[in-house]
Amino acid sequence: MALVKLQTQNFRNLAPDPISFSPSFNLIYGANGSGKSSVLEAIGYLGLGRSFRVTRHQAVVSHGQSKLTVFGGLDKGMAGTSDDSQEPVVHRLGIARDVAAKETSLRVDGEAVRSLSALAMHLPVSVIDPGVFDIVAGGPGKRRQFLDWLVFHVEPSFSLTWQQCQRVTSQRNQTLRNGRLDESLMRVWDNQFGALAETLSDIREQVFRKFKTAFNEVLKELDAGWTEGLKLEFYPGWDRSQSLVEVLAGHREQERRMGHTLYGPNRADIRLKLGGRPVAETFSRGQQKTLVILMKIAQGKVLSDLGKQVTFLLDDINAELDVRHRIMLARKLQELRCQVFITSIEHPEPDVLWAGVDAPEYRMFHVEHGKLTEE
Ligand SMILES: Nc1ncnc2c1ncn2[C@@H]1O[C@H](COP(=O)(O)OP(=O)(O)OP(=O)(O)O)[C@@H](O)[C@H]1O
Repeated sequence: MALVKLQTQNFRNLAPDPISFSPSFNLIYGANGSGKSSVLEAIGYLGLGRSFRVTRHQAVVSHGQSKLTVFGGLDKGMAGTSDDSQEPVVHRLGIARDVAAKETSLRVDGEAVRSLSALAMHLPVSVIDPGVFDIVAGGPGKRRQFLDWLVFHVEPSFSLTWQQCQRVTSQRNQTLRNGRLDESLMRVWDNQFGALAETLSDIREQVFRKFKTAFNEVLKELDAGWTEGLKLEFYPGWDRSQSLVEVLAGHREQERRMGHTLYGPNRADIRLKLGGRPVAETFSRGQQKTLVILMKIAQGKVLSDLGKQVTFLLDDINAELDVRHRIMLARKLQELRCQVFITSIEHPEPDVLWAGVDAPEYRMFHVEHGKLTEE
């Protein structure tokens, strides 16, 4: 599905006018501080339930206001196959956040829903912004988030198991921190945690295999020497030749000393290695960035193969990627029929992105003081 309508109220500096987007490419440009990132942030808000730029909702609501709303209309996609002006909206998503009352209300097709996943499953939003490169350069948490986003969109039931697992982990941590360890209570938590962890890791592992296949295909097409010998491995968070319950029982004293759970899905990672060493130590900054882009493309490919359309938000990537890589990215996303939003300060150059090939259907917008005008 693709986001073809957006309307916000009290969202940063954005004007409240409704905007129609292409289910294919949308090129958004404007001066510094005009509101380009805010447009993408509002789209991200619908698909992720939060800002991809800041953690505090308060920062997103317009100055002097206490409540924001974002509405989105989705058409059934796939990008490039439809003329969106003819395409009816098939789903309506809404999110309202009252920052004073700390309340969020969610709506799908006019009906109130409780869980963010009800919104997210309709709009798989993938962000490529300057912070995304931490997927390779940063800690395991970023890679876990990267994998879990895909796992959720392949297998939406994952979010319930994930939440239950989080809850048991935090209860287990509390027990670990209690002065004298209650061994019988720990065993109860271990059994619950162990069962959830095995289920969670099975799903992660299955989806990781799909991802790895897609990634290797993307890599093969790129045919770049520097990726020779690159290895991607899923680490579930413990050595699965043993059950998690056994591993936990064998590390009781160590966990008690640290005061938190050291083994399990909360420690999962995608390990990226070349010649046995983490790529963050061997690849250049540019190569690490390309690797992240390829991983994002592979994510899009997994979902596209399942008939799902990803909405990619490319925020301010001109500063990070040279023109060759921007062209590669745009063309791959076009091939995968993703919906794409690209922001830039300069006037976009579709002739450069699609030189010598058929350009996708696109719309171009200029942003000034939070207002989008189509060109
Ligand atoms: N909560 C808010 N309420 C109102 N305006 C805000 C709020 N937060 C930020 N702004 C303003 O909104 C404007 C748009 O910011 P945004 O980051 O979207 O700009 P941009 O076009 O992406 O800029 P740049 O090219 O510099 O990254 C800025 O002028 C900013 O100061």
